[in-house]
Amino acid sequence: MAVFTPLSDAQVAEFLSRFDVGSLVALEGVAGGTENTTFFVTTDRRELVLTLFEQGEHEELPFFVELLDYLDEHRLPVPGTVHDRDGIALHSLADKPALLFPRLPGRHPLSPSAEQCRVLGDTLGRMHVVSQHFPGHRPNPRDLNWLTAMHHKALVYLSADDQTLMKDEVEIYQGVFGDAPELPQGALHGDLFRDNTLFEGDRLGGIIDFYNGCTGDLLFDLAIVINDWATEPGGRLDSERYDIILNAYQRRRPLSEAERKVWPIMLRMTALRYWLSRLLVIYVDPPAHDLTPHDPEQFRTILKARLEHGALPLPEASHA
Ligand SMILES: Nc1ncnc2c1ncn2[C@@H]1O[C@H](COP(=O)(O)OP(=O)(O)O)[C@@H](O)[C@H]1O
Ligand SMILES: N[C@@H](CCOP(=O)(O)O)C(=O)O
Repeated sequence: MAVFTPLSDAQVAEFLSRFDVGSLVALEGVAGGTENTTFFVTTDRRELVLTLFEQGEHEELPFFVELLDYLDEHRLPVPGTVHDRDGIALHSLADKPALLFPRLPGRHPLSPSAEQCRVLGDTLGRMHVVSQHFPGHRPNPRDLNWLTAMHHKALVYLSADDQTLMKDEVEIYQGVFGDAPELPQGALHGDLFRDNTLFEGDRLGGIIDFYNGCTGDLLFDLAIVINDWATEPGGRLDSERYDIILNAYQRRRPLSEAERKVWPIMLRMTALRYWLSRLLVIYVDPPAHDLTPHDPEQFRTILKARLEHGALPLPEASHA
């Protein structure tokens, strides 16, 4: 159960009265959240989602609002925020920052079909074409600077072999990315796992949970997607899903030579990013609430598989 801040019907009804969304009919806490408190809200006019922000840097919320609204205005399937009658999106409820969203249809695709992979690759490509022009700025909080600074904190919890693996990898990334020309930049989702998408059959209802959203290397986003969407249980790449996602993506945004060159290392770096962040959640900075943490081992396995087998060849770009 992940309703960290319970709300009464009366509180939500009063909150909704600032918006032009109708009157409260039903309120349901969402069990699946991990960081924030989420409610499904039914009014006599529409289905909504109410999010209370429990942690994180609240001063960064305007960036997320601007990013979601920008992508929504550019017809990407994301929940653009609902603004009140005065045009304000970000509010306070129960002393927590609060946002209201349209409720998007669908379920998380745990075993995505070929068509779901194609749609996701196409949508991410479209998003990155648009997001290169997004005017906001938020440095990637999980980039190589973060890896460099934070990996020292995890080493003590690792076996000697894993310490060597992690240290050697970070050193390799520093060498590669320190010398590489700047890669194409834009706004990223930053955590586009299957469970941050909603599909109704093969139709993408939407991409949610933009709270790792930031600006930086677009390739970082694509590598996160491949590691989650196109990995077999043992950590190796699933060649069918890999080709489908990358082909669909590149029909929208062909990768540059510089991106193609660093691609295998980017897959490794984003695998290590989750190995490390999950280790830190368990050993260094556990959340106050009692939720089962994500398994760091999953991403150590993915990293080892990328090291052992390399990346599969990148499909050539073919234009839409
Ligand atoms: N706009 C939305 N439309 C439909 N469902 C949503 C929406 N936003 C969140 N949800 C549901 O609420 C759950 C938790 O939301 P999420 O933003 O991922 O919270 P957390 O960051 O706490 O995990 C999601 O897994 C999804 O089921
Ligand atoms: N989806 C992530 C959790 C979000 O990453 P974080 O670095 O913001 O904690 C995961 O699967 O570990």
